[in-house]
Amino acid sequence: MTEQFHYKRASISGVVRVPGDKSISHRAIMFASLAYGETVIDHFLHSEDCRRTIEAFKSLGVHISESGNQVKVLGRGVDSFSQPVSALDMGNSGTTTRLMLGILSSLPFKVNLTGDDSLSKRPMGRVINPLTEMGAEFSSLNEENKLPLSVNGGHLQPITYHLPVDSAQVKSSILLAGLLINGTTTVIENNPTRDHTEKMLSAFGGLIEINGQQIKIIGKQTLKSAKITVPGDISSAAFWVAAAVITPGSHLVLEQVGVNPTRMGFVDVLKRMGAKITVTVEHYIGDEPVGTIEASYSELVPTTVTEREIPSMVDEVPLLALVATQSQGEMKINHIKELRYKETDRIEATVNILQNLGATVSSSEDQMVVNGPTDLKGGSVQSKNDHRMAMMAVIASIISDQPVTIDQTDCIKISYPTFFEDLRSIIKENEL
Ligand SMILES: O=C(O)C1=C[C@@H](OP(=O)(O)O)[C@@H](O)[C@H](O)C1
Ligand SMILES: C=C(OP(=O)(O)O)C(=O)O
Repeated sequence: MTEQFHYKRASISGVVRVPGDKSISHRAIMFASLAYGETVIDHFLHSEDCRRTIEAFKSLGVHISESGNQVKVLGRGVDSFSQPVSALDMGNSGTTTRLMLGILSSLPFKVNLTGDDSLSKRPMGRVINPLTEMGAEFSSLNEENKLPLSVNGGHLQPITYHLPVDSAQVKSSILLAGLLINGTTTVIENNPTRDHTEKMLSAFGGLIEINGQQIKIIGKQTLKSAKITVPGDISSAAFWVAAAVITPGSHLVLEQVGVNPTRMGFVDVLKRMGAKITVTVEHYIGDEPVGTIEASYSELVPTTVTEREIPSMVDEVPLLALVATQSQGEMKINHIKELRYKETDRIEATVNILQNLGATVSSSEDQMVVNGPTDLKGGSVQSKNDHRMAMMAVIASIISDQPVTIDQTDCIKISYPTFFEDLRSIIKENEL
């Protein structure tokens, strides 16, 4: 669907509780399926990506029921899994695919996986290589190391693996494979990536040893069912934080947001730019900190983003570029090559969108350079069917002079199906 947005002179105010975290929702289904007993998951994110994870485990024989935002999973351990009768459809979800490949590698049967056009272009070699080293067999029916592919698992050996890319999906894939086999598997990361797999394992009674950047998991642990309330998704909250910070007259309160330090890069960088943001940790759900974020309109200056920070804000970098169009001077955002392997090439898509709206933005292989401040004038932009690009463009429309036309806005349901409801609840059209 192509839609036009025009919020001239609007401001952002109110209170929002964003939907459940996508990364945590995926992992809750996975660990609940591997555990024994009934797990109840509240505030689950009912998005297209998380649906793929539910459907994949149903196809493996796990009983899963849903009622509103609550999901119940009746786990009977991995030995109860049966060979799916047809290919598992991974849709658009990189997280489902890469984490599932870790689990499927340990199972003694062959499984075929397919995905949509975008997912079929994304690199799977990053998990296929270590899982092959552990003993799994893969065959790609198409281009090498891309979907559609099949995995034939069983008889894995543990490995020690130094991650060649900063990726929580790769780390988690190897840890999940390691959990299901005999012996101790070790993953070493260069820069910290989101640690929801490690934290979720503890919630299900599992043990994991973390020593600096080295993570060790002992295989064949028996997991017990759990009661999980999924914290609000900081990557969804980030759209409203950005909107409040760049839109004059705005003040916003975001409640019950997951504020895990491995996800806080965007907020930390914005604060260094001068943004008025406060984060208050209120309680913990398992090992996950949850709290309130307040954000107000602010005068901004550029800052330097370090390589170590990028994994903690990897999905928010396009939004950061939008915010930088409103800061005083040149901002270089470096070390962002991973953005090229997401649902679309997010460096190229961000530059195209922001340039079309009138911003001064350029890019090279690993970098974006934004010169601000610029008044965005509006125009027609392409989301490339990438949910985060479409939502970034909607936020840009709030500060654009003229209407912004965005194509394929339906893709927003991949991670944030209630995005427009939440937008309507906080956007205040001011008197002309
Ligand atoms: O583990 C996860 O849940 C995710 C990890 C990140 O991907 P990478 O591991 O490829 O960085 C992120 O971009 C994705 O949205 C979710
Ligand atoms: C990159 C993303 O997700 P995935 O890798 O799971 O497709 C995202 O949600 O921005």
